[in-house]
Amino acid sequence: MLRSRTKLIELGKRQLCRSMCKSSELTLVEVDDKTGIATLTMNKPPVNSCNLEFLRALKSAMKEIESNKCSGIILTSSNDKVFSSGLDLNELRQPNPERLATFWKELQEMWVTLYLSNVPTAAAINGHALAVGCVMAAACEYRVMLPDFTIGIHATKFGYVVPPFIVNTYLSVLPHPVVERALLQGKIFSTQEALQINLIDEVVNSKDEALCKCADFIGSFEQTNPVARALTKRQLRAPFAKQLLEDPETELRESLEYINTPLFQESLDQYLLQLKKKNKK
Ligand SMILES: CCCC/C=C\CC(=O)SCCNC(=O)CCNC(=O)[C@H](O)C(C)(C)COP(=O)(O)OP(=O)(O)OC[C@H]1O[C@@H](n2cnc3c(N)ncnc32)[C@H](O)[C@@H]1OP(=O)(O)O
Repeated sequence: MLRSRTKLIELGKRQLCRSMCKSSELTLVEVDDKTGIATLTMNKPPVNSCNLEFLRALKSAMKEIESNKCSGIILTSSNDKVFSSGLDLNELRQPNPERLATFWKELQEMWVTLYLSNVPTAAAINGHALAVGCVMAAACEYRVMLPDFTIGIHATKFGYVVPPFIVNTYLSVLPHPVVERALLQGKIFSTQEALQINLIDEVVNSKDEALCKCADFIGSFEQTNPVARALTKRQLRAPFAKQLLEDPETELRESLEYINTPLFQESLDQYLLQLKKKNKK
């Protein structure tokens, strides 16, 4: 066991090379030649809401970055007001059963890819990060955020029962009583409030500063062995991902059943109406 682990570590050292990654329209990936850090920019106008295609693009961008042996991932947005508005609510409204199942599987896979990524992950939160937008940021190892934005998981406000893997993402970052209150209230935090509860690590004044802080964070692992780091991270995070890794079908079935209930569909209709009304004012 020890010998195979040592072998893996040596292999990891040798394989740490740098290369450019491809981008899709929905995601832009730039790799810094010197540091090997990949900046993954979410680019789905208008507000980076996650539909099936976007979840797929995010997952494959992350996998590609990992397979190119980059030294870390910085997740950010091309929109200077919105990091991500979470799941595309249109995917949940009166859904086509097949598409909904595919969509939900992509959500699960994107989450596992990010949460258990082998490389250091950091979120440069340069806009609002709501619901799954917040989940993506919280799944990273480090977060910095610009002032005057909001972040949180407000699913209970539009009738969604928060699934265990989402609860676990919060629990990786926040203490249990804080998670309980935040999720039950559907609390959305301001940047300052998020700093106070340690949902984010630092407040920064510009996107450039955010990217620099994230790069410094990733650079702080320069002296560690990437494979030892990755295996240790996996060990620490595995208990939170266990349920989803071992039995994704049950989570899928429960989510699909719930999304199709009249209770959730009615609640979602009302919420979408409010969202549209806000824009007509
Ligand atoms: C795993 C499940 C459990 C976890 C819980 C939930 C899963 C989710 O992620 S559900 C997603 C919940 N997200 C939201 O409720 C965000 C709602 N959006 C907003 O509050 C604002 O749009 C936001 C603050 C992000 C940005 O504000 P603005 O910059 O003012 O933009 P607009 O509000 O004008 O939005 C532009 C356009 O996009 C539509 N929109 C916004 N968010 C979504 C979304 N999540 N899904 C679908 N569509 C969205 C919005 O209605 C506008 O549309 P138009 O009026 O047609 O222009």
